[in-house]
Amino acid sequence: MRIVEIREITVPISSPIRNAYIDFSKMNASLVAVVTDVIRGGRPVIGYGFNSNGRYGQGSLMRERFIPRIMEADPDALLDESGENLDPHKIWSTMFVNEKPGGHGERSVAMGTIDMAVWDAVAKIADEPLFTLLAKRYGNGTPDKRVFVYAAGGYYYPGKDNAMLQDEMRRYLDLGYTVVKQKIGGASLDEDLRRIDAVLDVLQDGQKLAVDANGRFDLDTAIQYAKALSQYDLFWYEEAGDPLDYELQAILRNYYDKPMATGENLFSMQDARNLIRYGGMRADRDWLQFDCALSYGLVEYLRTLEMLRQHGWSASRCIPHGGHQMSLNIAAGLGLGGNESYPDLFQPYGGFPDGVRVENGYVTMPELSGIGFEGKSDLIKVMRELAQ
Ligand SMILES: O=C([O-])CC(=O)C(=O)O
Ligand SMILES: [Mg+2]
Repeated sequence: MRIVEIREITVPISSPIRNAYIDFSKMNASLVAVVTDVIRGGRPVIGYGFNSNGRYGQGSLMRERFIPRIMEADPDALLDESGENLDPHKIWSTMFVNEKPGGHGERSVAMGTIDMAVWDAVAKIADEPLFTLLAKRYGNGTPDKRVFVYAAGGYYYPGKDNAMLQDEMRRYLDLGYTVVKQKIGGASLDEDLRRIDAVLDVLQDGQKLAVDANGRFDLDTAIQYAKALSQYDLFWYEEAGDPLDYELQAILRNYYDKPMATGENLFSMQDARNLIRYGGMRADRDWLQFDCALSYGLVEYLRTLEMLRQHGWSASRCIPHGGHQMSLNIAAGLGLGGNESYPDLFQPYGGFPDGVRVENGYVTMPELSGIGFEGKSDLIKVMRELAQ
């Protein structure tokens, strides 16, 4: 077997929202199709992938470097021992040829997107859901088909008042979520506290709020917020300071003894390791949000999970950023603590296969071949427009 072609296109995922750092009015993403010559059900097997929100599409890097490296390689050098399926690790190494270490800027997004499509193809060729394949290859053999998910939203939006924020959160709770997330740091502390109080007012027993500052705060502001947020019982206080400021994160623990979360803007195992080494994160309560779609894909994420294990961290402390089905499969297959979800945003790329409902904060994975994109009709439609 071989890869016949890799296609990519830049697609809009824009919306008029903003967090404390960026607005999403020009946000886009790369959609990728890895076309193989394997036939299943009368059709060629095609793996699909896309990058999650927050970084832009990476078509030029893919076209200039990563796709040619794969297509110029000996096809047999990209296969596993059976010779009947692709080996994502070999494809990863082929993409990374002549790339220096460090500086994991945008190429990690380009590679992560292609890697997602490769894993989708691998599981489809194996004719099983990716989460069962992962549990067998890298996990304890048995996936946990129930995955915790939380609803991320609560953005700043022109004209949005607290009543609208409450309506948004009520909608998420009505959908079956038990944890909702809102943005902070894009307004004054006083106003943010009023926004938090407004959301806490609509939560019932057993439901929780997480807040996300998107890396906006300097140390003093992060501490000010930490002190003010300590009065609440939040699910987490996310990305207080710059994602690469490990010392800020480490100092912050002295002012906030409740759960914190960060990691969505760390794009390599080495950066994740620096957070674990120097960021003062606490394995008994904090959460790690590394997102494989932005950070060299699952091949690299497996290295990150191994690094965490060596440092005494359980995979169950990971709840990835991004709201995509790739991380949902990893969560089910490898025992992560759950996955993000954006009920209102970034469609059709985010979300779950049609018919999957959130019940008491959990979804149950359907038995779909590959990552499961074929089960989400609006998503597979745009994917098939790229290649079918
Ligand atoms: O607003 C964003 O950039 C997305 C984000 O931080 C999150 O989902 O945690
Ligand atoms: Mg975030």
